[in-house]
Amino acid sequence: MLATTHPQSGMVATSRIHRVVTGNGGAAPSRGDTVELTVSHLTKRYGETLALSDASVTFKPGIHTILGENGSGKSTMLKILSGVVSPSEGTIALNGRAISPRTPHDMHELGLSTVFQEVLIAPHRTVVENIFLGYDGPLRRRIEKSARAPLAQALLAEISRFPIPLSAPAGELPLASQQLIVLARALVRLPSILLLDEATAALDYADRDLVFDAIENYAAAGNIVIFISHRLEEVRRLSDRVTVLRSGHIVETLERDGITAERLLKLMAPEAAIHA
Ligand SMILES: Nc1ncnc2c1ncn2[C@@H]1O[C@H](COP(=O)(O)OP(=O)(O)OP(=O)(O)O)[C@@H](O)[C@H]1O
Repeated sequence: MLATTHPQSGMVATSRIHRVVTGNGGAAPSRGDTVELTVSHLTKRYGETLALSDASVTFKPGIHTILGENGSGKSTMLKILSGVVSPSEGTIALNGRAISPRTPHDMHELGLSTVFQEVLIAPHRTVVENIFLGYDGPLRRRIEKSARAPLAQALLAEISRFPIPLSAPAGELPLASQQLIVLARALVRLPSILLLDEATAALDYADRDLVFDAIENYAAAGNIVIFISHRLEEVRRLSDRVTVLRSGHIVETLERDGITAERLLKLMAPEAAIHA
């Protein structure tokens, strides 16, 4: 869903997640009216392997999916944008200004949060501690300990059909709950760019539906969601744009109107599409 703007004020609408976080003592990010992330000629080599080659694409508010077969370079693109790996060549610009992320912390400060494919939980820490892991920083208003549990609860209620026990060690909970905790950790920062790498893989259909609803609402409020998924039905439901990668190269970027399963399959794997 593309961003909506309040007609009277010209301000970008706020999402339900923004209202939950700021209404429970969380810090509202300072940001402009719009956000744009552009990567130009991004290339990543691992020795002989060309994981990503000369990739150029602009991300605007809405849900932008990166689709491709295993090994096509999706995670590499996301890791570069998250500051986890450095590109071998190419540039990244945020709102027209060149940035050179060296660490995930750099990217957090610029308003990007990532949910990685691996569910990264501190197993012995509580659910609340996990949601606020790495939250406090020099530029971010600290949130009182007593305000954390109500905020965590309200946030989880937006994306989980069932209550998650806030004081339980996160490592003792089912994988689906852990995935929702990791998602809440990204959302509590109110990123203007949210990167999701197969971030709903451990959820069942009903849980996924609730998360998708929250993500659609978040993107419609003027934020960028960069979404990686293998599931074509999810991609067709959620995407405002789809960039298809094949063997590290961008094959094409489709706008919502042009997205069909047949077209996606043909772009991802032309040979398989012929056999199908
Ligand atoms: N750290 C690394 N060292 C060496 N090669 C790597 C490394 N990370 C990725 N690659 C290689 O780069 C290519 C792209 O990998 P990447 O993980 O980006 O693909 P992907 O599309 O995300 O795949 P998947 O859907 O399996 O996660 C693959 O050939 C992969 O083996």
